[in-house]
Amino acid sequence: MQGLAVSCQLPPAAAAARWRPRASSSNREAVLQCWKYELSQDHYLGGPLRIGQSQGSLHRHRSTNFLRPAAAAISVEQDEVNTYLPKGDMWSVHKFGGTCMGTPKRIQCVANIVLGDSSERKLIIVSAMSKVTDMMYNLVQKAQSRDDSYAIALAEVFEKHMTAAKDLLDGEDLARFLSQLHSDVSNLRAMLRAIYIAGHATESFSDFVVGHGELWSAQMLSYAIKKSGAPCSWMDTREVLVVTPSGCNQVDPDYLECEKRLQKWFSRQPAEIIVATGFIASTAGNIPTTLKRDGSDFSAAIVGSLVRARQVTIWTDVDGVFSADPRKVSEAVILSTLSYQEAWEMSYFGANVLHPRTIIPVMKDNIPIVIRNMFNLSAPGTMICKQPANENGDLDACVKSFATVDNLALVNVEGTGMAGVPGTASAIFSAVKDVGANVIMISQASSEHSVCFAVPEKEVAVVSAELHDRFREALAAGRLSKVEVINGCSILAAVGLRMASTPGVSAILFDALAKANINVRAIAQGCSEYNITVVLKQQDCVRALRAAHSRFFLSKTTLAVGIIGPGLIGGALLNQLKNQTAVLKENMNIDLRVIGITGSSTMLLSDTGIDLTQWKQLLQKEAEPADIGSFVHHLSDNHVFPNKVLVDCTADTSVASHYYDWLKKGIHVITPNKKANSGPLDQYLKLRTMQRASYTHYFYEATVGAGLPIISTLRGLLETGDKILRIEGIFSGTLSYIFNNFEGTRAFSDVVAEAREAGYTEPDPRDDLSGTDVARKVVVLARESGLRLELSDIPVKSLVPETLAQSCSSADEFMQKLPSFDEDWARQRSDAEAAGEVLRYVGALDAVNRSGQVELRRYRRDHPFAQLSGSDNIIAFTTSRYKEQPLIVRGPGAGAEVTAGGVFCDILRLASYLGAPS
Ligand SMILES: NC(=O)C1=CN([C@@H]2O[C@H](COP(=O)(O)OP(=O)(O)OC[C@H]3O[C@@H](n4cnc5c(N)ncnc54)[C@H](O)[C@@H]3O)[C@@H](O)[C@H]2O)C=CC1
Ligand SMILES: N[C@@H](CC=O)C(=O)O
Ligand code: NA
Repeated sequence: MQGLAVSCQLPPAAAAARWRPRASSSNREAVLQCWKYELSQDHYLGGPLRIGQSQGSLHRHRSTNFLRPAAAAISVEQDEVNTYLPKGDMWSVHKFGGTCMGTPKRIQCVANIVLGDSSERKLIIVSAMSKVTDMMYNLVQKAQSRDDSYAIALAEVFEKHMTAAKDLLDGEDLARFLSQLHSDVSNLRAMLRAIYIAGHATESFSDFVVGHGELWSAQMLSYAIKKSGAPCSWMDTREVLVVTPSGCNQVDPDYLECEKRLQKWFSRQPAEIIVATGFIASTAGNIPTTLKRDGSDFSAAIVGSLVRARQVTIWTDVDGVFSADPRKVSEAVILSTLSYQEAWEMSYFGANVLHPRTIIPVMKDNIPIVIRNMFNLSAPGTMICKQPANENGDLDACVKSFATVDNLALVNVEGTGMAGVPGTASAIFSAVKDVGANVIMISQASSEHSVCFAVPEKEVAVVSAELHDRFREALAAGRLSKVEVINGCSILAAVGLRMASTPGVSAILFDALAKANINVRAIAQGCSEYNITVVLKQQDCVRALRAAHSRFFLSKTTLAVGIIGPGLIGGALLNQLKNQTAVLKENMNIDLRVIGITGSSTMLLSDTGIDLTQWKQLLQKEAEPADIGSFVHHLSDNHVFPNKVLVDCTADTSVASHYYDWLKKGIHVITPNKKANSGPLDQYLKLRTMQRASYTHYFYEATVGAGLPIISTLRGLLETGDKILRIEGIFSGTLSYIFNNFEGTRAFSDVVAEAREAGYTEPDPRDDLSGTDVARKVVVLARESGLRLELSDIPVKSLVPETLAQSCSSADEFMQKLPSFDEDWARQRSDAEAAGEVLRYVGALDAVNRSGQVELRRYRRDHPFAQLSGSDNIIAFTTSRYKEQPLIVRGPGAGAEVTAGGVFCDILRLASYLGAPS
């Protein structure tokens, strides 16, 4: 190492230190005070631990446990420290928690991660192996409650570490470790025996015992690293980290002293990789202590600050910090960056981030902390740093995360006598302070007529009683009208540094809550603007969290889709969605989630999205009895997704009758089902009015010409001011197919069966052959063109006698009876052929005369309608602009794929109306 001029060769006497148990008048303490621990300098090389009485002084080697020479004994000046400490960008600090150190295999993985870091110098902070800290506390607990089984528990601790070491290490290193372990355990046995006799353990005794978990894990890891040939030392951080208690179960590091001690330590052990114990430290008087909750993270941050590390990496078992509690919000995402302040705010709200005090040491030097998953090295983790770049510059990106706090009560102190009276707030809050309640948020309107604040629910009774008592006179005189308690409240907080000075963020939040029908009871936002806090009913809290989170984190074009009728068209649509959703998400930021599929007997529901690769199997295996009411509720009650659409792929009139209610609920509707648009006119008009009033979308392109752009073409003409004169064409794929293929080689009924087989017919082919399907299409187009026509206004020439259609109880029976008309059809066809003509079934809308008709006609062979093939539709729009030559749309107008494609287009049209990029 360069620049390591200072070396502290302390004489043995100076290297020794004294341990003075805290003075206590209790007998138990006195028993403990009579114990003295003396360890030789080479204790960790397997030397003896002697326990016996001496003159009250305790000499400990640096690497044993809690004692270090007093600060005064290390005569290193501050400037020397600065010269010596290898600071700069060469250090990286890693911290591995108990889970990472859980098994020998994991410890080996940790070693590999450390070895894989190319930083020049590495300081590794480790926790005890998982569960060991609890086992150690349990030892103390058992001993002080005079439970003999502490000895067995100690043996288990020994066994755990011995087994792990044998798995991980070999040769001399294993022997050294085991010898040390033996020695420590017999040391502990004596200590626990003392505690047992005293029936009490001081905090420092307890901390001394517990700290062994880290001592052992640090040694094991350092040996594991050394095994690969890398130079590695281990550090007992009690020699280096000096802290002072700061109340509330917290400690403050003494940085100056820490630096001095670290300097001293480096002078003796200039290794490039140092494995150090997390969690444990010493007081200025060299009493062993711990860094309390999340202590190892704190150790890493303090050490990171001491060596001015380039980065502190906290390794754990999650991919990083989530945007919300993933147990409550399945859509929660891992945040790539967080500012120190954001991490701070979030940890207050219980997010599993770092404890705020962990951030303080690194924050002052702008050292980034990265939280990474040891079990998923491909995850980049979350970086907590000064001011992360605004990744996409969106308003939405201003909010980094959402958090909730439950079990709160609001206290509302109200009265006209409060306004303009100085000291009211002070009187209220001093009452709260006097009963020791913790105020979680405060809000006061500027009219000053009321002050409300939230406290933990369990503290509210005493707060309320105190306030009633303090303000008895004001209440009696009417200056205060009430001191009201509202139980069952939660806080929802939105956290984000960039919310500050960004207009519109709170508007988005409150809009999301309003749309989820959530009542906000109180609001608070400090002028730092990092945090907007709203108080709501606890029962609404998760719903509110999901609604708010989805609004900020999901793509605006995330669509929750409910599919009704997974038959021919519905099934084809589901398969198309399956194949295309990933592409849409990737290329267009359109996130389609089918969260429900219902047929007539069963339905399948999911909160986040059905796996479309196996929707059929799931619908068979995991479905529940179909119920359209609960199906729709499932969609409307889902507040994760900002937009919802029901896609009706049935031919059912009763399903169509619900569109009105769905639109009213804010659910968009898309359908190839003609029933709503060709049903009773008054209902259709009501539906359109509701659709416009509710700002929802209702698309039905596939009702005419299947996937062909018929409705959209008509709309385009109308919306741009063209005037429709006539729409005429072959609107039935089934009938087109039949007459295109009925050429004298096959019977008429066989061709009908082929059309049915090809999926061109309606679920009931009588609808096609009766001409009703075409009549419905004419009505759809008429209404779209602004004509108020009923289905009954369209004269329809049926292709089969009505009596036949009516006399059959099923479509199959109808198909069986159909051959009886084959002869009649053969004659009609050959008559037309003899005249050089073909048969075609056409629909026509005369917009000028406000009438429509549907009939079988004969066309000369050179007529465009005679040129069709397959299931082709042809639709000719004659308009003011297209008067001489009509605008013609032609192509396959029936069949599963083209129809489903038309419905899919409507879904994407909806996404684009909702803001998807074009
Ligand atoms: N086949 C085609 O080429 C075209 C069809 N269409 C329309 O597409 C719609 C569907 O036609 P297909 O898929 O051929 O019919 P289909 O009979 O194959 O499928 C309809 C599905 O809806 C289900 N269903 C019926 N009533 C229901 C209810 N009340 N609740 C839930 N599910 C119900 C059925 O069980 C069936 O699974 C029809 O409205 C049709 O007019 C539109 C254009 C072209
Ligand atoms: N059965 C209909 C399907 C489309 O609406 C047809 O044949 O056109
Ligand atoms: Na169409």
